[in-house]
Amino acid sequence: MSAVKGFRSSFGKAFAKNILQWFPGHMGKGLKQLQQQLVNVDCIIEVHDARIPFSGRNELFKSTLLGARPHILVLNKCDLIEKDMQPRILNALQKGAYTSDVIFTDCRTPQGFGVTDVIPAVTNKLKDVYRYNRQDEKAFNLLIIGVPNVGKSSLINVLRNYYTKKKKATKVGPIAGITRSVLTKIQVCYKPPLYLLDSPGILEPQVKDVEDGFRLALCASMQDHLVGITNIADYLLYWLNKNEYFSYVEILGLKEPCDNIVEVLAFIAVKQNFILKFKDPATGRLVQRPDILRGATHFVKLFRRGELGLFFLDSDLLDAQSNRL
Ligand SMILES: Nc1nc2c(ncn2[C@@H]2O[C@H](COP(=O)(O)OP(=O)(O)OP(=O)(O)O)[C@@H](O)[C@H]2O)c(=O)[nH]1
Repeated sequence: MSAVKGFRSSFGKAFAKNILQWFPGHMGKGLKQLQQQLVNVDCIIEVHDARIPFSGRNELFKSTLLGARPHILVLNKCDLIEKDMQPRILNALQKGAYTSDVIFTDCRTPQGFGVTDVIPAVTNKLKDVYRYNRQDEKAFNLLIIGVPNVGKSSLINVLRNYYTKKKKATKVGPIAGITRSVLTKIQVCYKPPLYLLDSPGILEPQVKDVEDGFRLALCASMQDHLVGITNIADYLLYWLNKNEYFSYVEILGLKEPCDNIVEVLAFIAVKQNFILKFKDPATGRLVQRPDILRGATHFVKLFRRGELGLFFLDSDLLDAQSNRL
């Protein structure tokens, strides 16, 4: 299928004011706490969503936390992108001289794909930086940072379970902002003694680019109601059409690609039997309408579960990396 003439070629200017500012109080407090913890931290593990490794990365981390300590970047949820994207992303990150210590993980599988590479990468860093050797009994603290909902707590749980056979230590949830404070230390390894510090997901006070904001929202790093689920669904539709990913047409049962979100959501609502029934106050008669909001939630959920396909949202940023990081 080829690009459809007349479809939108840009998105979101009207939303700029709403989406560019979301910095709840606990995030400001969290960042301060993280800075205070820094003296006790030996290595920082930054976790980000593999679907958006460039957009939505918190630049404040760079100026306030990173650089002061050895740093590893974990790109989690790699089950939601095509595997052959991994070397291309790695290459772009290395070109941008951001970091060469990048590990792709999937914390949803029982053993956690890539997760067993995290601690060896950390211990290598510790060896380089602190001249640590295995005979030492010194304990190390690893701080986990990232924007909300990227899988920080999931990574901690999988690591802890793998190395210590202990069950879940920290809360996991599909909604951004589950972790509210820097938690007490969680031991993930006995030899060497390694402790993880979980932290609340922290966004920049202002997302500079409106599409960065929508990509974060689409990946559930902002709470849906703050951006509006129909707006998020609209961005998804725009992005799929712009990149000529028309798998949604068959999956939803549409006749052809469509760039009108209300039409698509009404179609989904009718097909899924998401119908609002209410009495018309003027006539007293029962009226039925497709439930657009439920349609939007359904559409976005399909994307988030990878059921529309595996999509790398930052494909347009791969080549431009060195300028952004
Ligand atoms: N597909 C997929 N989902 C994941 C993966 N890791 C975590 N998740 C899901 O992502 C959601 C967020 O996970 P959390 O571990 O709570 O993320 P967090 O970064 O600690 O979230 P905050 O506390 O909000 O900052 C949950 O629904 C997890 O089940 C992964 O590797 N792949």
